[in-house]
Amino acid sequence: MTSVATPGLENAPTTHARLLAWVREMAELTTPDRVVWVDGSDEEWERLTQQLVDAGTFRRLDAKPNSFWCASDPRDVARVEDRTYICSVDEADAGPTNNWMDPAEMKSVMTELYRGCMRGRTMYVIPFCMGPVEAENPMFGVELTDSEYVVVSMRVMARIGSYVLDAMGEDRPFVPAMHSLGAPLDPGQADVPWPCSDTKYIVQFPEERMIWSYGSGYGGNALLGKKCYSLRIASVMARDEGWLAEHMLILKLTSPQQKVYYVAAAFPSACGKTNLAMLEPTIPGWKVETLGDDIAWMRFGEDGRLYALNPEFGLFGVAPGTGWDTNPNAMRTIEKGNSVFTNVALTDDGDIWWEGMTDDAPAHLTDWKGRDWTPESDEPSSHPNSRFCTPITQCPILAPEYDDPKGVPISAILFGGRRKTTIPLVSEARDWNHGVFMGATLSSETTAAATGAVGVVRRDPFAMLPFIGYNAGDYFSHWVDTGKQHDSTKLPRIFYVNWFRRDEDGGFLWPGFGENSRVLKWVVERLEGTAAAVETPVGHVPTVDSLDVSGLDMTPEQVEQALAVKPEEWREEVPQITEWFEKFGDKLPSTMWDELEILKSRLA
Ligand SMILES: O=C(O)CSc1cccnc1C(=O)O
Ligand SMILES: [Mn+2]
Repeated sequence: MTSVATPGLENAPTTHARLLAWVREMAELTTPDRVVWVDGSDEEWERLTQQLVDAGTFRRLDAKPNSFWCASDPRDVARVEDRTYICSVDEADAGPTNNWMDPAEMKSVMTELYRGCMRGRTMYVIPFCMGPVEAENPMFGVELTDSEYVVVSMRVMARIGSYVLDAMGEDRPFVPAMHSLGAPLDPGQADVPWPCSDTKYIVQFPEERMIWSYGSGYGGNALLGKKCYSLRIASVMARDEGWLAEHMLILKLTSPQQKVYYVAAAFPSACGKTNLAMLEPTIPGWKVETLGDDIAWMRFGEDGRLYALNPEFGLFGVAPGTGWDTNPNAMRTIEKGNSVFTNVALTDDGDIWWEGMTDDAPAHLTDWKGRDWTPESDEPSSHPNSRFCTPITQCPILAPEYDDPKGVPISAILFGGRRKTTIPLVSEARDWNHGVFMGATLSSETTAAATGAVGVVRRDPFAMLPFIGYNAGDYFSHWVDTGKQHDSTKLPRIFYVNWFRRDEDGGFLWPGFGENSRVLKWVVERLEGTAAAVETPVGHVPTVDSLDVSGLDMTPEQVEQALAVKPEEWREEVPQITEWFEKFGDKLPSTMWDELEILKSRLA
């Protein structure tokens, strides 16, 4: 028990009994010097960002208004998948793709880590809502954290503060999300710019809808509304309540005939979701608008269609590779300022830069480690997982309906991976179950968005491997059951895309970026029944003539190569899929084995 009342615990700006009890319990455990109730105001942002500047964590940018350069500790630069746990009551409910520990044991371990861990720091109470507060059932959360970086980043990424706390009233349910950097300060001890701990735990307790995080201040480990809540906890809620919480972008596509379609797409981390969500079509008359670049919550409406909304309020995109030629709308978004840039390079005139932003690098930079950098330097100026954190409302092509609590009706779902071979540029699923098979077998070459080797092909089902809050076999069943329980004529059609196929010289077969609008056009024409396709063992694939490559410097042979379905390559894929499915034992829905048999028979 604290000997004296901790400042901020008394006279709290809420009468929500469960919230007050939880805050008191965690404050008594972690013993912060004070408790501050985050109100989300501009004044608070000014105060905390200045505090971060004074601490040497932030550098105020001269070239972007109200924006900051930030460098993390090199030991804390990405999601830590090997330290991420799903602590379900039964280990089987975590499944073979999640780390598990008995929840009581995990709580015992983490309680000792939390004990006194906020000494010398401030506990911030962040009321937040994933999705509009005006929703019929607002998805509230409260994050407790001792990181000012988390507070200012959550203000960008989610709806936070007093108006959320007011909407929570006295008893609205909320997801408790506990976070600490794990770096207590003794009296007089100097702080460091990026406090964190070598001991990290990112833990979800699914039955309790609760999150405990310790030791990391970075991204998805610490901004608990994002991956921990909106995917790992929400996917469990969705299983139980009959909806879908997915790692998907949401875009609005308008044809030259002014027909509007909404498309959701699941690509693994750092495989181009943000770029597709903000696409600038290269084909005349087509228009893309953005609703979200990372997470989609999808519920069935009265009309039997699947409605998606983006629970986030900001963009936390991969910086390297985002540039004026690859994603001009992202650049226009961040140019407006109000952003935090983490682990990117600093220019001599107080701006930021990263690899791929412009064709030519500046002659001199300060790299993400604070060292002098020139184009001759051996290492990149920015960390491969460096991030921009920027308000989605600044996106120049934000769809007006981005925050409609009802969501938008999804006509097509795209699954996509990063594969040099085998997977054609685009293929359409024969039906829902075949589409689920595409999602369940999605594979991709790993990227820097998580620790570990880069470039290794791994199965990343529905691009959700690190984010499924329960047994992945049950998750596949949830998708199959969703198809059974709804009118197939109202379900989204499912497609599989691969922008990254290479030719025998290692060159990309497809130009990608804005040219991906041509694939979206084919998808729409398939929805409208006007685009030709050839039936292949892996679904409907465009005929060479049905893909609009007008104006592209591609020969018909190159288009054929990009679309090719090579049975010999797929015969190599079958044992890998078999091995992948065997991981799930009797949890795998038999439908998946049926679809594999169909593939094998069609390859015969
Ligand atoms: O959270 C991080 O540390 C980077 S990972 C990330 C961030 C934003 C959106 N998606 C991801 C991801 O890994 O999918
Ligand atoms: Mn993501």
